[in-house]
Amino acid sequence: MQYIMKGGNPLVGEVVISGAKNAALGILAAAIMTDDSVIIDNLPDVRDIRVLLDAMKEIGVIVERTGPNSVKLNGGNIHTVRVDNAYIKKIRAGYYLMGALLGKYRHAEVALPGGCNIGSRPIDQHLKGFRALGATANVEYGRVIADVKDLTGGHIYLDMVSVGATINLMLASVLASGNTTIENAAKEPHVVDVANMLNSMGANIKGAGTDVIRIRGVKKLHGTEYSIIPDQIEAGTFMFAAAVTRGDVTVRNVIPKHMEAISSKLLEMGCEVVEFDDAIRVVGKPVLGSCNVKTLPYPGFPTDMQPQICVALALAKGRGIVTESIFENRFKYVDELAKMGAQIKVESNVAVIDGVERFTGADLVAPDLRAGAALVLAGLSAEGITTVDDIEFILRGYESFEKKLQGLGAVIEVVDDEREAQKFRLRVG
Ligand SMILES: CC(=O)N[C@H]1[C@@H](OP(=O)(O)OP(=O)(O)OC[C@H]2O[C@@H](n3ccc(=O)[nH]c3=O)[C@H](O)[C@@H]2O)O[C@H](CO)[C@@H](O)[C@@H]1O
Ligand SMILES: C=C(OP(=O)(O)O)C(=O)O
Repeated sequence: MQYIMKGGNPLVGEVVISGAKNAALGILAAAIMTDDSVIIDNLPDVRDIRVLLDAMKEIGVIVERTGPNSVKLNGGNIHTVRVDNAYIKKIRAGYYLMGALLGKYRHAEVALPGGCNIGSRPIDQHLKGFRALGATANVEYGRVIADVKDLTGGHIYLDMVSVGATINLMLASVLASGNTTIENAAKEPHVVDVANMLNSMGANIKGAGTDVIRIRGVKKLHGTEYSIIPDQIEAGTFMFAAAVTRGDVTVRNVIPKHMEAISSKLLEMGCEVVEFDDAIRVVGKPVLGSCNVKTLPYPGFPTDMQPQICVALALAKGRGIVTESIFENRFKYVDELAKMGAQIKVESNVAVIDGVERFTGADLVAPDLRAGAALVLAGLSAEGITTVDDIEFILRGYESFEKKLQGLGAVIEVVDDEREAQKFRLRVG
């Protein structure tokens, strides 16, 4: 499947942002830690979520769709703690089932995680944390096997700030006996959202959103109804779509505080950014200014927005330097952008970007989720027709992406083959 688009239209209008994928993945895992029913609202309808729900169904979780963006889960009939299917290996967040099942059943066997191919992505900090709670945690036959008789609170100092390890260790420790401290914890909004959701189930977690999280173990969790926060990265992607198409887009259902690092870079590049209670309006300018960026854990500039800002810098006046400090292999899309006329040199984890006046349409391939979305932004700002192939990556994390873009005036469609692509070309000229 590919997107085909005709660039050049400024995107104008309003777009409603979905629930946060990376919060939802942790929250779904949390939901099966009680035998009561749990209702999750504002759940994004994206592939990663469907894969996780399918894997949970396979182990006995009852999953009832109560609306397009809500689900009722019951983990009272889980019949196995082994999670290992071809799909779960493709996503990152299967690892949250390790923490959730270890906490609830004191044993978990979960396939090693996949996710975007953006670096080596070890999970040593997750395993180190499980061990600090008294568990054994080993990798055998491509699975993590974690086991414990007495899960007891412990003191965990993460060697590096890890979103996944922080959430996984919160999951594992809420049902441990005694107190757990996670130091050098990640502070991302989705960490806070998972903690809030667990607390609404009866957990006792304090300090989420700071770098020290304290958990007092409880005996049992109970049912809840919980609404997931808006997706910071989806919102940021649409804000940059406004900038690169010189458009005027209001993103609705956002938490402006979560967007500060992104908003401030757009301001630095000369865009107008207006904040409302739960919306942000971005007005692009005919000429974007350059800036330098370094990706950092929250509240720094998110690595998941790095490809999108690079597209904007590639169309800005002057030179911008982008340093990727989280993942070592997140510039794979640069060769694709070069096909559109971008001038970017990458050395190690630094991209030096000399802005050009315009892109021209080309046939591109998405190398991963956020890079794929960034290539779509590039196509929408380019002269002529662009195709972006392998959009399965993009569908992992963006709900109704082309429909939301169409709602802002973008000329973009999903096509399955060359015949359909040809029809599009004839129609739009
Ligand atoms: C499903 C999900 O939420 N994915 C997000 C999550 O990924 P993920 O949870 O995989 O990313 P981490 O925050 O754990 O990774 C941060 C850094 O720590 C390293 N590390 C991490 C764990 C570990 O045990 N050992 C280790 O060395 C990683 O290689 C990376 O260099 O956070 C990333 C950083 O914000 C985002 O880009 C991903 O979108
Ligand atoms: C990298 C991402 O996802 P994952 O960690 O699931 O690969 C992402 O959401 O941008």
